Amino acid sequence: MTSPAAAVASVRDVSKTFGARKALNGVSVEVGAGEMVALIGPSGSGKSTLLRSITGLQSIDPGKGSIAVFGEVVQKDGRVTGKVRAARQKLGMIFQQFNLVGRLSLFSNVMLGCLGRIPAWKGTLGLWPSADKLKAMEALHRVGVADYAAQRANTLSGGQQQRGAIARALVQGARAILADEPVASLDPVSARKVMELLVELNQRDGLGVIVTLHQVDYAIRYCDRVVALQAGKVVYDGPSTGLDTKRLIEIYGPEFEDAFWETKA
Ligand SMILES: Nc1ncnc2c1ncn2[C@@H]1O[C@H](COP(=O)(O)OP(=O)(O)OP(=O)(O)O)[C@@H](O)[C@H]1O
Repeated sequence: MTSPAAAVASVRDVSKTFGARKALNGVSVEVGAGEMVALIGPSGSGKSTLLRSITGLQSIDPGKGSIAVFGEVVQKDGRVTGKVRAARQKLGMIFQQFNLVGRLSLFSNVMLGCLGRIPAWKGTLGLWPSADKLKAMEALHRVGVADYAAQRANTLSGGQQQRGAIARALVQGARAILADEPVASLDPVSARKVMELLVELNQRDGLGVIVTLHQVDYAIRYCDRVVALQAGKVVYDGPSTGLDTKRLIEIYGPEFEDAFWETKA
């Protein structure tokens, strides 16, 4: 049994090397249950690698590093442990490219969130329990896209697809959402709606949220805490209010100001 108050993720001294490149270099971060944390940093700084390591989609380097999810060790000594499957059930993953099955309806995509709970053959035949179907429609209402339930996913806008992906995480029963660039492919209005939805799930439902963002202004506006990576190391971990221009230039380099104002345009 895991304690309900256990941290979403406890990352301890984790490194990850690809060839000669250290994507993560001694990273330690703890994200508490119910926290909403933005992961920022320049391109290639290790943000996606950190998220993928937390979900066990990628093994970390052997050594003293370890990762626990809701109190269960999912990575240790360079190996993904047997606890990872149960841990993944508690983590809803959201990706930049939405990861919905394009030829299926939005409703069917959301139902896929139940697959961990019923036998795969039942899912393949669409034999979903009525309670789960109800849950899926509730989730679609909750994220504001119930009117599109019957529409094929690949005919929906990016914002509608991303909200569908969040509904799928809700149906899965996720206790935290790990979102990798969830708004990078969206227009500004859809991006704001998705960020507001993540904030609502965090504040109203108490879901933990770890979100990687290229847009620093979104990180500051929507997240109380920011963790910044640079070349695989944590260079800032604190309140988003502490991110002044000087510190952001330290994180992103001198070209930061131009890039920042571009995203606000
Ligand atoms: N599977 C892989 N094989 C080889 N190198 C990899 C692999 N995955 C990541 N890397 C390298 O690890 C480093 C960190 O990559 P990562 O994708 O984590 O960065 P990021 O901060 O998420 O970047 P971006 O903001 O551009 O998405 C980069 O130098 C990248 O090229």
